[in-house]
Formats: sequence, structure tokens, C-alpha cells
Amino acid sequence: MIKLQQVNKWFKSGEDRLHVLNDINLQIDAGDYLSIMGPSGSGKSTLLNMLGLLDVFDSGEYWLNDVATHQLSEEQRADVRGQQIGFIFQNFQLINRLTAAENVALPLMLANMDKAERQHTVSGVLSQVGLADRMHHLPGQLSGGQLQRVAIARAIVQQPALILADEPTGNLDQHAGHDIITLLESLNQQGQTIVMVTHDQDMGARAKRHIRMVDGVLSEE
Ligand SMILES: Nc1ncnc2c1ncn2[C@@H]1O[C@H](COP(=O)(O)OP(=O)(O)OP(=O)(O)O)[C@@H](O)[C@H]1O
Repeated sequence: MIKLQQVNKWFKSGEDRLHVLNDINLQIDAGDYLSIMGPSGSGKSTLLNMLGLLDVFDSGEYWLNDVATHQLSEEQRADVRGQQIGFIFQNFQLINRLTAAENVALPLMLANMDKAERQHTVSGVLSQVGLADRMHHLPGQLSGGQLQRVAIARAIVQQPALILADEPTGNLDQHAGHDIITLLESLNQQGQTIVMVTHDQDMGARAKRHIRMVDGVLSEE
């Protein structure tokens, strides 16, 4: 499903160049569940942003479902991103003046789904994440764990091939964090492919594959 071949990326840091992704080779199959762990500044978020086609690299190849994404234009990358990738962030990134249902509906509106189908889809996915009774609440009326469930519902509403999660439990207490990981596990059991960056050893250990990044170099445990 995903193949990274000899991917390199450098950032400019004053006069120096920082080798932030160093000859990365990685294959991810459909249905995999990977955690990426490693010290601060080792390149984990850069790798995730690259997998999410939010950022580009300087050399190498990135194949996503047989598409050579390294050969795509910015606009084509945005299309692939919208169709195939769902993102979950530490700080949820919901729109505060929209209800839970409206937040989840946004990607479907952008994809021009008609209203009746949209409402049906949104209520189905919010039920799936355990929020059937919170659909019309605003983010300010929800707990951290509930906010992350809304964000997960938004990420999966278009049934993306790949979910990328950057510290999805970073802003949650331990109980809410465990609930979110349990939800991600159940999505994975239903076939969803997930790549998650985390600092939390316990959460990371629950993934099926364990990737470690140190100074831009990837290894698998
Ligand atoms: N846009 C940028 N320009 C220059 N340097 C950058 C840029 N983005 C990140 N870096 C540097 O690249 C390195 C890797 O950053 P990255 O955010 O990928 O690390 P990380 O492993 O996710 O860290 P953390 O665990 O603290 O989030 C860091 O040294 C960072 O300072």
C-alpha cells in the first residue's frame, strides 16, 4: 500500500543543513498499525507530514497505492490527500463555532455530497465513535476525549485508505487516552491502516509494528 524508498529530507538551519529524514525505507501494508516513537526532534512529525503529503522531500520515492506521489503536482497531491488520507492531531483542530456533526460533515460538503446522504453518513460515523448523543453539541461543550472522537469521526468519514495520528492522546488524561487508543484499535480490527506518532510507551506498545526514529534514521523493533 505504501512504499518509501531511500527518502531524504534536509532542513536549513542557519548555515547548516539538518538531515531530518536519512535514507528512509519503509513498507506499510493495508491493515497495518504502526507506532512511531523516538526522541524529540528526531524527525517523527516530518515523516508523518510527508506520509500525509503535507510536506515534500528532497530525494527518494513515495508510492501510495501504486501512485508515484513524488511525481505529482501540488494540486494532485492535495486531491490524493483529500481522498485517501485522514488526519488526527494532538489538539483536535475542530472548528469551535460548528457542532460535532457539522465538523464531521465538512469534508463531505467539500466533496459535494448531497445533504440527505451527508446527514446519514455523519450520524453513522458519530455513532461508530460512541457520540450519537453528542451530535449537536459545540466543541466547547465536550470533554477532551469526546473532542478527539469527533476528530476521529471527521478523519474516517470518507473512509480513507490511511489514517495518520500525531500524538492523538497527547492532550488527554490517561483514561481518555486509553479510550482513544481502544477506538483506534477497533478501527484497525475493521481493516483501517493507521500510523501513529506517540511519546507514550504504553500507547505505542499497543500498535502491531513499532518504528523508532533517532536523528532522522528509522529502525523497526
Ligand atoms: N520547517 C522547518 N524548518 C527547519 N527545521 C525544521 C522545520 N521543521 C522541523 N525542523 C527541525 O527538524 C527536526 C525534526 O523535527 P520533527 O518535528 O520532525 O521532530 P519530532 O521527532 O516530531 O519532534 P517532537 O517529538 O518534539 O515533536 C527538528 O530538529 C526540527 O527543529
